[in-house]
Amino acid sequence: MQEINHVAVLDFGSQYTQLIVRRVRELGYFAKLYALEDFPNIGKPGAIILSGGPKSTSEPDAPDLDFEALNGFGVPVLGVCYGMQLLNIKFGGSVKASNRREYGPATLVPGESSGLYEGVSKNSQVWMSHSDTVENLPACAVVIAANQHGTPVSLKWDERFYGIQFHPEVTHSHEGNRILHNFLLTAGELAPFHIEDFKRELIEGIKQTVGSKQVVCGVSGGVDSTVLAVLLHEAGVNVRAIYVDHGLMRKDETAEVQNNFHRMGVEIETIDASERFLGALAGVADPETKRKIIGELFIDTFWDAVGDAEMLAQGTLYPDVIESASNAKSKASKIKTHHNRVDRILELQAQGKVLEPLAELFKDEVRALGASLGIAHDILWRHPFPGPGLAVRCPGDITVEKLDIIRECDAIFIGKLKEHGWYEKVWQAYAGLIPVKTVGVKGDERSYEWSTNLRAVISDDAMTADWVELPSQILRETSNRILNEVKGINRVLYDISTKPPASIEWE
Ligand SMILES: Nc1ncnc2c1ncn2[C@@H]1O[C@H](COP(=O)(O)OP(=O)(O)OP(=O)(O)O)[C@@H](O)[C@H]1O
Repeated sequence: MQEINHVAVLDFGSQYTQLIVRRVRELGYFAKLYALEDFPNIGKPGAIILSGGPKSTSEPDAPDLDFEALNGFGVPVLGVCYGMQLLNIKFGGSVKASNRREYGPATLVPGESSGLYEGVSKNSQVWMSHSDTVENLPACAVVIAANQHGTPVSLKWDERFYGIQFHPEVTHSHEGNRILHNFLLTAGELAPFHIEDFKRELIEGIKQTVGSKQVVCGVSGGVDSTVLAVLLHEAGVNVRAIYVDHGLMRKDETAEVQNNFHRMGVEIETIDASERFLGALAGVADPETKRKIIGELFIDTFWDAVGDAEMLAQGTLYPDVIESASNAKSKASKIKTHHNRVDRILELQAQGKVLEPLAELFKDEVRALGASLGIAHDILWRHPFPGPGLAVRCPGDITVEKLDIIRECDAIFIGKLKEHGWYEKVWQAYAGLIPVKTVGVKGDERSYEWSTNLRAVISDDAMTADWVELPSQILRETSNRILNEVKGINRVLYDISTKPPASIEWE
């Protein structure tokens, strides 16, 4: 889509490469990430950015690219970190290898106040993460910025080729966006990125691919699958949206999911498989075994309901595609979750029957698309909820009694967060069960009951997380209500563990 005059980002393996794409899109231009193996098949870009990477240019297997082909595009090129070092070599300079890594903040001192550094302040913070540095500069190179020690951190080799040693894409580079924007302004007209245009093109594409075929998709009530189902509906597709109730949903969740879709004009098929799931889980305490049972039953239940699908739609997002493409450049690896990783999907994929319309979007863009499809704010900003549902919040064996307790505690906690305006300030929050009985007093009687753990974390990507310092008022009101209203609980604990070492969920 839109592979003309877009911004092509070439991936040299940096952990920040995806962020470059995001930043460019935030600046309003269409950017796309390419694996080096695909070069020079990158459409007709209007500008090219070479990302950073973990290797040293001096290593024998250091990633390289065909400079003539790069030059042949005739468009501005920005080399970031490794990209800058590689360009310096291509222009006849050299790079000094070092085994000491410079990691962290540095001060940017722009040498010229025009071009890349137009409007950038004199001493702004930039973020470094590299070991090699440029050594000899070719005669054509001009140093356009240095760090606080006078070491060159930005070069210009001619009117089209720029390099920066720091990472403008991370927020720790305070004026990184401006620098990227200035670079993009040196290009001719670039393809814009507007979610409305994107939506129109997506709908057009879906119509053409699907025609009159029936498309099946699984909906969980989460952001991705909801946007997917509503998008298909908006494209006029004959869509079957299947929702599996495994009995491990939160309080009133199934009814809410059904109502939400109903309001949006999409009828979903609910498969009530709770007895099947809870039966299979009865007496099982080992976390891995529980997950396995749920995963396998989900596949069976879902595919039994699907029958002979003409087409299957999945809510795969851009980060999933990039992640799997860099792990292994195979189509099969694009598949999102363990419960989707089944032979049926591989077969359908080989036959071109798998549709992944969101595969070029980041999460925040999916939300913007969802908003432009008229999906309610609450749904788009719902906290992530794990596939195995409450099972991972109920250590040990699962019973209906325990699940009901979790549901009540969770509903009270989430309600309090919403009431105090904290729900959207946290990434994920929930109440779980600690199935250990302790002594207490309720009324005039001794109680011997379980505890509930409240958890609220912030995170960017779920890989790491920090617990949230919630106002004590919220914790107090939550605790009071739980202790007064939930039978079976006489103790409320707040989980103050970071990830790592703890995980967000308890199992
Ligand atoms: N209970 C369910 N019923 C039907 N389909 C489901 C269910 N749970 C998950 N799925 C399907 O599996 C996909 C991946 O599930 P996962 O739990 O990883 O959620 P996700 O990637 O966060 O997506 P979403 O935001 O849609 O929940 C979902 O997008 C959906 O298509």
